[in-house]
Amino acid sequence: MIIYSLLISKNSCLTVLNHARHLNVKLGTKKCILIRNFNSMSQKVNQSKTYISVNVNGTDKNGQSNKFLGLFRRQASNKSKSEKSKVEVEAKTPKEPRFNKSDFKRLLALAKPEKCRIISAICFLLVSSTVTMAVPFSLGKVLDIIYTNTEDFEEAKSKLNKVCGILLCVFVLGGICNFGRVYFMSIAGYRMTQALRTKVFDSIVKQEQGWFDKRPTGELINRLSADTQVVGQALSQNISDGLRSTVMVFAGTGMMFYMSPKLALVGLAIVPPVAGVAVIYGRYVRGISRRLQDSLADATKVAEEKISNMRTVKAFAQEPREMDRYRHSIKEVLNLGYLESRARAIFYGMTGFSGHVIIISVLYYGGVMVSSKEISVGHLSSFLLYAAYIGVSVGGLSSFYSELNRSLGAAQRIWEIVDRSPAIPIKGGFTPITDPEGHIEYKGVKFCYPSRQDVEIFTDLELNIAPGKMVAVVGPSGSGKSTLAALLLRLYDPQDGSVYLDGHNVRDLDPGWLRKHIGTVSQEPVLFSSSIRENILYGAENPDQITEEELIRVAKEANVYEFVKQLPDGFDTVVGERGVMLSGGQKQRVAIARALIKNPRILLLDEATSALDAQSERLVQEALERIMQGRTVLTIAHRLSTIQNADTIAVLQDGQIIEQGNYQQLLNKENGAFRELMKHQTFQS
Ligand SMILES: Nc1ncnc2c1ncn2[C@@H]1O[C@H](COP(=O)(O)OP(=O)(O)OP(=O)(O)O)[C@@H](O)[C@H]1O
Repeated sequence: MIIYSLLISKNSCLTVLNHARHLNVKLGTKKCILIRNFNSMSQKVNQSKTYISVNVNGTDKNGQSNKFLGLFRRQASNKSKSEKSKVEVEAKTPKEPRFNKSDFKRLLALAKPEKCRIISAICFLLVSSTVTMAVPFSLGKVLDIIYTNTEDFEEAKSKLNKVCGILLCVFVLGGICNFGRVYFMSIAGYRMTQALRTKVFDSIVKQEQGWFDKRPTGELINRLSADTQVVGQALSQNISDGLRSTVMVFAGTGMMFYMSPKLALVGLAIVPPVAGVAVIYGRYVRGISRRLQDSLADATKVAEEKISNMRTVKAFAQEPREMDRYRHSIKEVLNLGYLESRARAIFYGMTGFSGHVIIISVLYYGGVMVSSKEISVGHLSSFLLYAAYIGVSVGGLSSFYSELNRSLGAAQRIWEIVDRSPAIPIKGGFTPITDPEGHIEYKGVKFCYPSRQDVEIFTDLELNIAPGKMVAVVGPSGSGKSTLAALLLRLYDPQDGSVYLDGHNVRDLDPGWLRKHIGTVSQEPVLFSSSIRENILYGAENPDQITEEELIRVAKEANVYEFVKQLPDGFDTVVGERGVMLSGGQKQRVAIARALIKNPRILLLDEATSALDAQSERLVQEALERIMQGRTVLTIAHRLSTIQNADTIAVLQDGQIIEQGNYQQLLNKENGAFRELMKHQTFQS
């Protein structure tokens, strides 16, 4: 993690922070504010100066920090030039996070809903530990019976029978309690992991599209599966074992002092140095654990991307290169694994050794005490067993401590996601009572993608689409045609200017309501790996209320029904991941049906550039033309017929709409941009 601090005047700070607003940073008004969004960012305001710290997590391989820093530096210095204030930039690497009480508390808070199960497990634990603790004491008693009744065999036997009988009953009770402890704790663990995963998944899904652009899928999957697993495991299995070890250490120590305070002091002299080493080790492991999880996320990212695009990998015969690439990316995980293993081995070796030192010391001094008749043989045997228990339990405690630290590292990565409030919410805002008419306006829109702040896609975009009309957007590749659709769907917010639907700024509208009324068919539609039925119903607000007749009607309109009818499983045919089992044209048509099922007022169509065969093309085109009737349509045109039929053609170039009109008007325009475009760009006929 790197922290960059800017020291600038208060006004410059406001400019910077205003810019930061576009980077999804929340602003506050207090004197000292911690801004939690956007990795993490904090500002401290005093009377004239303001410090802004930008914390960039991870290894910063992509130069992310430099990008932010450059941005802030530019913003701050632009402002400060006029104000003659100074901009100081300082970069420092903070120390690894210390054991943080609040992190630990938060971790424990996850266990709150499971408190009944955990309390039951603890009760079982206390009983089973008491039983275990009774063993050394009873053993001492048995030995003393044997040693003190050497002449009267019958009496010794009856006493032995009695003691062993009682012990057997107690051990049965201990076994039952151990079962209860493990069972309840394990169930609680699974439930906590599940709750945590749900929480992380909810937070991921709630984030705005810009956030996903910057985060590889593999990394998010890793946080969702591996990090949550580490935390869940630590909270259940490890806490259970840790508690057991703690109880054993305390009870064992108590028993040792009860039996012989002098011997107890001898045995426990080793504890303070071991505790000191444990603290140092804990910090080290926490740091490594975080780096290890980060590297694992990087490796998962590589694997996920390639596995999900295996067709391309194979088409280019890149399997060997991909194997090498993965091997390389996983190497860092192994290197960190070596470091962690070394630290773990040293620590475990040391705690194991300390356990044995306790036993040897007790054996030595105990032996002396037995010889001088200070204690009996049974007494010493019990004592030695207690010492051994403590030795084993200290080992258990060290494992608990190490796992707890590992989980704190993983938890920090999880909190980063859970704590982030999305820049664009998934619901909330104004919900008009009536369905929209479909009047769309882009006014003075200025936009760049959050992941590419240096490239302005729109500089000052104006576009007006009347209700029920069809506008075809044309322009060079990369001019921002698809971006227009993304802004209307409010997948991103413009930095300046606004998009309006029926006079309402889309920022004020409930995003759920807005998207409900917009149907989208993209260039390369993605289907989910479920049945055709589920894929079509995915577009419906209430899939359960869609009747079979309605589904068939929509399927017919989208030219899906013809091919679905011929499939053995009909609508229940599973299409494979991303619809891989369907042809390009069939996928397009299912996507059209999916858009149509919600009966949207507005349609966003991105025409496929990939050539379909003539028959497929005709079916797709037919379906599109049918569904456009009576709706406001914004189409990204790649076909000549679409352009010719559009009410308005808008030519997008250099971040603006530079020309508008119908086909004939634009063709008649001398030196017009559209005419120029028609000369250089091939539209499918
Ligand atoms: N999520 C994104 N993050 C960063 N940059 C993006 C993102 N999506 C698109 N861009 C960039 O924005 C620009 C406009 O992209 P867009 O897809 O809107 O262009 P387009 O006109 O639809 O192109 P085409 O006709 O080739 O589909 C391109 O330069 C592209 O590289």
